[in-house]
Order: sequence, then structure tokens, then C-alpha cells
Amino acid sequence: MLEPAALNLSSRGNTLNVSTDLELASDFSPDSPNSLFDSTDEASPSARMVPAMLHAPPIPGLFFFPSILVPIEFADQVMRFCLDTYFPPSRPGVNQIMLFGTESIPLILHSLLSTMSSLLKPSLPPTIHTLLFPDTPTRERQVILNLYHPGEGITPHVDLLKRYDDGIVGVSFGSSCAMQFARVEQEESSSPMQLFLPERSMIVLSGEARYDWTHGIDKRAVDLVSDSESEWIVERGVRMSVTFRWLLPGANIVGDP
Ligand SMILES: O=C(O)CCC(=O)C(=O)O
Ligand SMILES: [Fe+2]
Repeated sequence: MLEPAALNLSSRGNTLNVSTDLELASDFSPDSPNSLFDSTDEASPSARMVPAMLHAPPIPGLFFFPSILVPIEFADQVMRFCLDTYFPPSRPGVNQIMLFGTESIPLILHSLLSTMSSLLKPSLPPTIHTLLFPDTPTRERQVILNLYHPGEGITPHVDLLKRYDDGIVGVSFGSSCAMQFARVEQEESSSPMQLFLPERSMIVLSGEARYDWTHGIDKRAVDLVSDSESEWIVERGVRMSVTFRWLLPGANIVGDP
């Protein structure tokens, strides 16, 4: 048996599909092997821009609070640390990093977790808060960092079912973006729902939102955003997301038959 490297570097390639760690919408089925696999580099077929909402769509298990933000100075520190450490100019083309296990997670990301836990505690249902931030974790955490330049995105997917447990929480740093959600077996004719994720906001996927809906980010340099009265365009900058997930038992072993 091989233990995976604590630090896993990869590049999503020029068209920036995450290639290693997701379950593509079109490949999703309860019987799929959930193995790590390469995605194609095709652009999203949905070129039409659907306005992104400022509030969470009504998907059970999706929690999003647009006005709860990681404090700006701390967010700047996290972004600077991660860019310098994981995405330095000497590693051009690297745009995804995975850290496996508590010990490989640097102190600043442990501090980020405590900050997120305190910020979200008053608003999340207690069971969901405990799922994400238990006093005594029973599983290993995995952190995935994704770096996006304007025009880049991530193919709609469900996070790997055989690798990650329930309870996923992510933060946007450096830029906003619209994240899209579609039911796993959504009719092709219906448009995905778009949620606007401001810089420093957090999003939680649990239950139905984690298992029965895909999430993705269109490859765009701008997003169309709307509230009840108007629509406007928001330009994307360089965005880094930091997402915390729970590894299922045995999922940190690579090469097991
Ligand atoms: O960038 C994001 O916020 C989403 C990343 C994601 O869905 C993933 O890495 O599985
Ligand atoms: Fe994901």
C-alpha cells in the first residue's frame, strides 16, 4: 500500500477543467466507479449567461450567507500565504493543490477553520455546524485549493462519492464568481441555477446539495448578477478557493487494489 504524498500538485491544463478529483455531471451514476479520472477539455455547452442570485437557491443542505465574510485582513494573509507557498511563479501552470490529513494542513488554514467555525456557528443549524466543525474529528480532513484566472472555471461535478464524506465547506478568496448548481439528473433544457459567491464568502454543501446536485463554475471573465430590481456585470479577478472535505475511511490510501 502506498501512502499518498501529503502535497499533491496538479494542473488542470489550459482550459482548466479540474481533472483529478471530481465526478463529472455527465459521468455521474450511482454505479460509477468514482475513480479519479481525467476530464475532457471541452468548453461548457451553456454559453448563455443566466444571472446569478445573491441568495442561496432553495436546495436542501446548501447553506450560504452572503453577509458573513472572513475578515479582510485575515483573508489577505491566507491568500498571500497560499499563493507564495503553493502557487509561486516558479510553478507556472499549477492551479490545484490537495493537502491530505491534519498534519499537512498549515497553521494558517487551521486558523481559517476556527474563524469559519465561529463565523458560521450562529447561522448554521447545530447539526450542520457539528458535521463541519466537530470538537473531536473522527475522520481526516482534506483541503483542496483551486486557483482560477479570469475566464477559467470548473466543470460541473459531484465531489467523489467514494472518497469524500458528507459536509463540505469552501471559501472564496481574491475574487467573486458565480457558482452553478444543477440536479444530477436535470433535464438538458433547464438552465442551472447560479449563485454569486462574493470574495471572502463561505459555502456549505451537505446532504442533498452534496449528493444530488452538481456544482461548477462557468469559464467566464465576468458574471451577470441580479437582485429583484436590476442586473449588473461583475468582472472576475484571480480567485482562489479553499475547500475542506472529510476523507472516507481508507480514502487516503492510494494504490489499494
Ligand atoms: O472553486 C470552488 O469554489 C469549487 C471547487 C470545487 O468544487 C472542487 O474542487 O471540487
Ligand atoms: Fe467540488
